[in-house]
Amino acid sequence: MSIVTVQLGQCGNQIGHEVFNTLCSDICGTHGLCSKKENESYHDSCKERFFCEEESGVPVARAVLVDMEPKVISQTLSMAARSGHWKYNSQAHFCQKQGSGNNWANGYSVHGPRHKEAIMNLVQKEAEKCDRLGGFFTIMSMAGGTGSGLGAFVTQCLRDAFPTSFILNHVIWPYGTGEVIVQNYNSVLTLSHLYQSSDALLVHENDVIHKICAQLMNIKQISFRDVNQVIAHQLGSVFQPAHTAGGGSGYSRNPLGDLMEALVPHPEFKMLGLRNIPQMPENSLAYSTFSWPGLIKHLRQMLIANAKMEEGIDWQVRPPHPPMPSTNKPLHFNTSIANLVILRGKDVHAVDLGSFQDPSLYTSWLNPQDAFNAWKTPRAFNKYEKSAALVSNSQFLLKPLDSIVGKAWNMFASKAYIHQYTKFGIQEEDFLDCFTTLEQVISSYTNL
Ligand SMILES: Nc1nc2c(ncn2[C@@H]2O[C@H](COP(=O)(O)OP(=O)(O)OP(=O)(O)O)[C@@H](O)[C@H]2O)c(=O)[nH]1
Repeated sequence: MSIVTVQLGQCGNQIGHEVFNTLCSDICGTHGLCSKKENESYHDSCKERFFCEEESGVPVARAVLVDMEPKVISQTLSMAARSGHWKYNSQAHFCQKQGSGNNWANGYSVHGPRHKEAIMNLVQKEAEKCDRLGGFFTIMSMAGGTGSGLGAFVTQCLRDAFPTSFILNHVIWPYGTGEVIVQNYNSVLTLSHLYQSSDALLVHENDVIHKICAQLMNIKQISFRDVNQVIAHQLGSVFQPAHTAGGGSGYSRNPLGDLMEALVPHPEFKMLGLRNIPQMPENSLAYSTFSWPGLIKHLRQMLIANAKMEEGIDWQVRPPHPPMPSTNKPLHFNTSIANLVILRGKDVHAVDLGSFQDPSLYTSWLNPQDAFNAWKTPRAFNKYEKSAALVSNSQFLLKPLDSIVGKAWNMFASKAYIHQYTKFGIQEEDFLDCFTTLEQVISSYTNL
């Protein structure tokens, strides 16, 4: 099945480009370290998911690019074309002359309805090119105006137009400081709206990825390109083909459906986080060796101690024994709804993942057997001989969510900047509804 990616705003377009680049360089690489047959089937499966074939033989990304200003889209299109390995469909983009000025309401209430038909026509065309449509993957930030506001609007339109297709929204969480003053409003509005129409939200926090670039990748002057490459690597480690547990010898044909089935057992809980291990500069890879038990031990501790990277993990955090209700849980313990581990590379079939099946990792109302899934492939990913990714539906985002909602609420209480939103039709009651939605999400995750 194929996935149509919708890239929205500056952030969505820049990350989307990096994702397709990563997928393509992974399948074109000669470092698969597996049998020829396995490699071919991996290659074909990736192509089916993310690219269509043109007469010229250059893969064309199954993507629609949307922004309200032309600069980033034209850069993105030409960078892809210059790569020579893949490109975008030159017809599958929509842009205007002026952005949304970091105003969610402008994106949602003005640009959205005004350009709905043109954008949805592009999406429809892309969907029709898929032999079998597996769903939509949108990429956007939640702090600007276009990605966030127009992105929330487009997600609603996708839900209406494709009621039975899966929708996964990839969302960039803004830096905690130093960005636009209204970012907390935009974030609250985005998250609460996506929560209504999306199947799941996969979140990357800019602060976290920035830290990974500094501490694990040893990058001194960190640019968005560096940050986006780490994000793209993490996304690729989830979306490249893998064998599901009961899926026979072929690669999973329904990547979004399988992901939702593994991770979203209840519509109240749809926040997904992603961690991976190892992560290091390319030139260090040749000098490093990893053992599966070591990687798995670190990944599990990253999960339960809510560490977003392998450095600085708190090893004191332990699961409660016996499993207990949230009120008695040890401090800092990150309780999960569901986890999916994806292993790639050498000897994956012999890896013991029993430590992820421990019932004390999970909320008590789900059967731990159903709460944990593993996908595997002997095909190495992106030059890493062995690598593991963990997608988790857990309490990982509680603190940042609580903080963003709190800050937005304080601004709202003093009515700061509200007029910028009301002038585009977003009223105070709309804000109140959004706060209520997110307070409910916080409360549900808190009580796991
Ligand atoms: N990781 C990452 N974050 C980005 C990138 N570009 C912008 N951001 C973040 O996105 C947020 C701003 O959103 P943008 O995508 O720039 O804005 P937009 O959606 O184009 O909206 P307008 O500029 O209002 O039209 C901030 O939190 C930035 O830190 C990027 O390439 N990568």
